[in-house]
Amino acid sequence: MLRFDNLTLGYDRHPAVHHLNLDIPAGQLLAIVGPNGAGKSTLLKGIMGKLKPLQGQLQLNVAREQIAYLPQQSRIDRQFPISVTELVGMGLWRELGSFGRLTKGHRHRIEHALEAVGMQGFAARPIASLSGGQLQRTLFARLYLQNAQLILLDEPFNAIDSRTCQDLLQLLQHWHQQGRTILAVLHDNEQVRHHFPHSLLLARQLVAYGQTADVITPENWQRARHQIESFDEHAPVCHQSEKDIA
Ligand SMILES: Nc1ncnc2c1ncn2[C@@H]1O[C@H](COP(=O)(O)OP(=O)(O)OP(=O)(O)O)[C@@H](O)[C@H]1O
Repeated sequence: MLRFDNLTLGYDRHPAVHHLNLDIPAGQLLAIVGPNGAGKSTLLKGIMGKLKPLQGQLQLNVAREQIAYLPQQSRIDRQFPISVTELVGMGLWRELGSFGRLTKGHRHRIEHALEAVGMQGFAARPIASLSGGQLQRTLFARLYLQNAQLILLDEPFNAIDSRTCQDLLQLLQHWHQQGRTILAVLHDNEQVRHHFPHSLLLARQLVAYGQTADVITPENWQRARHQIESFDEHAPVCHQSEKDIA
């Protein structure tokens, strides 16, 4: 589904993550973990195509329209004057285009998606009036309608209560069983151990990838912290591959 070939991503010619070599097969439910500033969000932005590689290659075995992305909630403008229906309806953009009008059939599907995330009855509410958990459920309803094969989630369970978290985790399980590929940036190791079969531990470079039990270990976390501390924030892109370093 995804291949990173000596991939370096960054900002203003300074790498944020570098020398990633990895194949991620289709159908994985994969947690991306690592210390603050490890490059986790940067990697999702690279996969989304929002950032072009500074070096190396990122190969996607899925059409761009088949990728759904949920940014960190702090990146979403809650004051934007739209209703829950309009926000969830954005999940239908592939069918509607930019200026398409919602038909009765579309509204029915939006209602159904809202029901699936426990938000029935909220369709007419402005998004500014939602709690953090309600907004996150609404954003999951939008993902539901997007019906994407590759789903990228950046800290989807931050600052939401355990009930909401359990409900949304169940939805992820359901999507996983349908064969979709899901990559989620997470900070809660216990949650990762319980719900995510595979993990990728990142600290500007790859620390470990594989079965969660093998990846989330005290030794690997120690390596990750050490790698972050020794990373030079201002270094330019180095034209060296991981093979050269080894
Ligand atoms: N838009 C940007 N412009 C310049 N530098 C950026 C930008 N976004 C992120 N960075 C830098 O890239 C590095 C990796 O940041 P990133 O947000 O990818 O880390 P993260 O692992 O997601 O962190 P956290 O767990 O704190 O959310 C950091 O040093 C950060 O300051």
